[in-house]
Amino acid sequence: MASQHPPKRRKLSNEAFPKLRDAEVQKLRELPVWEARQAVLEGICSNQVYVIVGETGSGKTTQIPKFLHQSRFKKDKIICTQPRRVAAIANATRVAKEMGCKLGGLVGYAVRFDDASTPETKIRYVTDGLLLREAVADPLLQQYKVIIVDEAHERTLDTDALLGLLKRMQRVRKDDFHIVLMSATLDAGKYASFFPGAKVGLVQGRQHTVQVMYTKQAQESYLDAALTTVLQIHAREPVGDILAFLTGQEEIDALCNLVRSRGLHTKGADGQEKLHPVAIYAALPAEQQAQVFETAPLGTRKVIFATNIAETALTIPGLRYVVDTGVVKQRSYQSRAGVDLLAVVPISKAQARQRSGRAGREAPGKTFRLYTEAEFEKLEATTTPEILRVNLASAVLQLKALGIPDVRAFDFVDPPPLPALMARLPVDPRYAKILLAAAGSGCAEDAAAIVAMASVEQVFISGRTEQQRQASMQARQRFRRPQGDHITALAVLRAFLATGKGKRGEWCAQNCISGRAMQRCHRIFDQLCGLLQAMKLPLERLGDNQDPEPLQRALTCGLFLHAARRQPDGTYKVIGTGQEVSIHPSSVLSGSKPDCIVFNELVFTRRNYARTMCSIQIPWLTELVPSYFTKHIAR
Ligand SMILES: Nc1ncnc2c1ncn2[C@@H]1O[C@H](COP(=O)(O)OP(=O)(O)OP(=O)(O)O)[C@@H](O)[C@H]1O
Repeated sequence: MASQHPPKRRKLSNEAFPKLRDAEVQKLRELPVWEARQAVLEGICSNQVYVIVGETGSGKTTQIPKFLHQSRFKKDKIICTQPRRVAAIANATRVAKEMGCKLGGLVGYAVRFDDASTPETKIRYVTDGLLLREAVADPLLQQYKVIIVDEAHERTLDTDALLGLLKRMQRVRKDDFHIVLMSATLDAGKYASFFPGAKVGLVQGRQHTVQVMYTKQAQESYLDAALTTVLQIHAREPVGDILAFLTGQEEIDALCNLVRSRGLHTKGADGQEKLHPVAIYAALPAEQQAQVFETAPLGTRKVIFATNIAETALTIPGLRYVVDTGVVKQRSYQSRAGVDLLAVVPISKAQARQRSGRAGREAPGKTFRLYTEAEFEKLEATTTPEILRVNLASAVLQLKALGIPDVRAFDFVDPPPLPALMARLPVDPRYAKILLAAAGSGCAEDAAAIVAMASVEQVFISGRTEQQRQASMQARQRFRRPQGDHITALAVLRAFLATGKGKRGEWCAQNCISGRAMQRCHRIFDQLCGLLQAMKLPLERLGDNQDPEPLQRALTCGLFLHAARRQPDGTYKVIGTGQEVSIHPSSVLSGSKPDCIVFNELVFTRRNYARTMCSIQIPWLTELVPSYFTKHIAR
């Protein structure tokens, strides 16, 4: 079973929020969910599983837990999941304010490494990942009378695992308890048929309109179009902040810097002088993410550049305009090529609606979709659940790491193809090959560390200010190993594990490393070591100062389809296919450009980038995989 890492209990302030003014209370009562209050309460109380579909901004997240607390469930604990930590924190803060109590008193939240709840907390907002881990330790979640899975449409691995556990709980728990699923964009029927006896309730209406605009023609560059649209909004539209959806950290930092450094001072409508850019993406620390909620400096208009992290569940006060590029960066597995691709893909209609839903929450708003209406009509209705999209082997590994021992017997809303779950080593075949080759040369434990590190995203946090970026670069430099990213990743995990348990949080902060990513990696590492031992393979590691060549060779055995040679112009060609690739700028090898590399994955952005790589020697290819390379190298 996965080891538990209870979140650090935060020092709570004794200050309660001041009670809302009458006018604010009146505003809350105008939310559509207030009119449906009685029906919602009856629906939840008279059904064990109740699915609520209601427009974005209708008041589901902030009001329904409160209604429950103020009616039959005063003495009971109500838990409400959010897809991301920023949403759990923001919604708990808002509800505590509405109820005039202190955060961590009656209303609290808990996300990994940050617990602002106490035994008195009756309404607790958490990430679905955190509740999942609680469910692993206490499969019946006995302490909660009402369990609300909010934004159930998101369908991450965590949500799907949680839904499966809740269904199991529904069969076993005999007391009076209730499961509620909520979303604005949910295929309600699907969930109602997944949970026996579930009923569906609708919350009609929305408080403020959101005018949706499309472009007349398809746009060549969504980045250029996003910047132009932001500037046009600033120049033409009345007061109100802007939220623009991009696909990743690089784009977001680039546009923030552009707006900041070029001093885009075009005098805006209503006399606002400057745009005040703010970034939000998953790799930013929580305090920096929270800056999106801060009021912009006087006389400026805030423009938030965000990934899909800001797509659901958030109310950002002051926001009136949404710029939707229509794209998202998504991981998907290309089974024919055997590679995981991180690619920019079109969003679904449900995502487009969620994005629009970030405007029109306190007043009417506008959404500028940077695609045509015909393009919108062609989008998929909903996003494919992560479990059907990603490399199944690594998904199984992650589920096992979350403490679900028999993934084959598990009940999923959308079951993944079963035959693919049969392998003894539930990792991508390439990684299985690396592990087996490493076991044969005394370094299986190191290979397990490398595979675990490859299963998590964004270990290094780059930060927003120049100073933070410098600190992050220096930290990377400290761990850098000349053989490449895998061996560097191994050095990071070794250093993390060598740090005492109580000091790991501090160590991560000092080294600009995501504690969350490292904890996840640690659990996967433990799982892999357990599996290797169960297969009676020797769990050995190289000495700290030993040449990592055995590992480089093991990596060659597993990643040989992704072996690439340097060309005279400094780009690389994949030996087997002739495909041209460049070294991703994030790689530790981007400066040194060795003769030959093997790499984990391809990332398609503006070029084909190889990511996560290791330098190797060309003769190893024919030595280790003769059947494949004798032909290709001779060619
Ligand atoms: N932090 C906040 N500041 C100001 N108003 C807020 C805040 N949070 C919520 N509100 C108000 O409460 C409304 C309801 O928000 P809530 O998150 O409960 O809606 P929802 O139905 O869950 O939306 P979604 O489906 O988009 O998550 C918002 O539209 C806004 O008017």
